[in-house]
Amino acid sequence: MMSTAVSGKLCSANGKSIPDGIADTARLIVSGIDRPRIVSNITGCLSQFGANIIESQQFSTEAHGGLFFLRIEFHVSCLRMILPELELALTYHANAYGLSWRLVPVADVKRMAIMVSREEHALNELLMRWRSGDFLADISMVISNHPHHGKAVESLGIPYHYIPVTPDTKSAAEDKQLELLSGNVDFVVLARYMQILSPRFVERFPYRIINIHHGLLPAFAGANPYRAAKERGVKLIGATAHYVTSELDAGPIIEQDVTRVDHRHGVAELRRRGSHLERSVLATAVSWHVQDRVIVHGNSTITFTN
Ligand SMILES: Nc1nc2c(c(=O)[nH]1)N[C@@H](CN(C=O)c1ccc(C(=O)N[C@@H](CCC(=O)O)C(=O)O)cc1)CN2
Repeated sequence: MMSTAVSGKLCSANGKSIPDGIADTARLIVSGIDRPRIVSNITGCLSQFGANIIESQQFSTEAHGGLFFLRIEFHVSCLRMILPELELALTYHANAYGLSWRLVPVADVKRMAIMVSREEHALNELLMRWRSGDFLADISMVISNHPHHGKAVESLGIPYHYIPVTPDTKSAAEDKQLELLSGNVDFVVLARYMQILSPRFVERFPYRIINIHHGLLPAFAGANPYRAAKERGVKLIGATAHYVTSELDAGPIIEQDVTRVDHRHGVAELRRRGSHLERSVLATAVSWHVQDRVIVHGNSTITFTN
């Protein structure tokens, strides 16, 4: 979503001011079969436009002939003016190497929707990080199957949509959710949203729905991982942020973290300790997604972290 200038300052749709210098910064994400001189060709192309490379990370799956992934963040004066020519030049170089690529102006601020159920800790973390400017993204809306987050969310100027969900009304509820989301957001974050999304819903946002699972996947998938962990007598609990697919809790993992527990801790204490992990793991995953640092590769991810 392109930013707009308000009294000379670049702002996002939510009215968040865009830091100076961002207007001429872009990210280039490239993938394909690894071949010699790919990097020099791509960076040579950028240098012809006077680009200054701020950050560059690459990964090859093999020493030779495997798959290649590259993320370059760069600054170039008058980016918007030279963009069409730059895209033409990149198309030429990419085609010569059979590469896939996408160019993302950083000022094209991504629009996120947050979906939440009863638990508020993950939602609050995202709202706090957004307010503090940690996320250069817009929160276009919050959708919940519970009414009680509305006042806090709307006090921040963010629309709140309460859409109850029961087993009998699930499909109709998803119709309403998709009507609100389609064309209005770039990605969706499930901040402890406790309803399984239908394949129809997931297909609308391929690898653009991020869920925080309150367990260390692949262990303890499903709705009650802390109870299952307690019954198993684990010594570590964790949280997992992953892209959502139609198969429950089986999508590409973006980030995980763990903490130690022992026999003294009941399910309530596991939940309390786990909630701190959920907040930080989800925020990290959202931040990396917003910065185009996550590339899905099969059923895993390549994360070019900062
Ligand atoms: N298609 C997907 N939808 C969702 C995923 C996913 O990976 N794929 N993750 C869940 C989040 N989650 C665990 O992290 C989870 C949430 C809810 C359930 C569940 O069994 N829900 C029941 C209803 C429970 C209730 O009403 O309280 C259900 O939907 O029938 C399991 C796992 C979010 N969605």
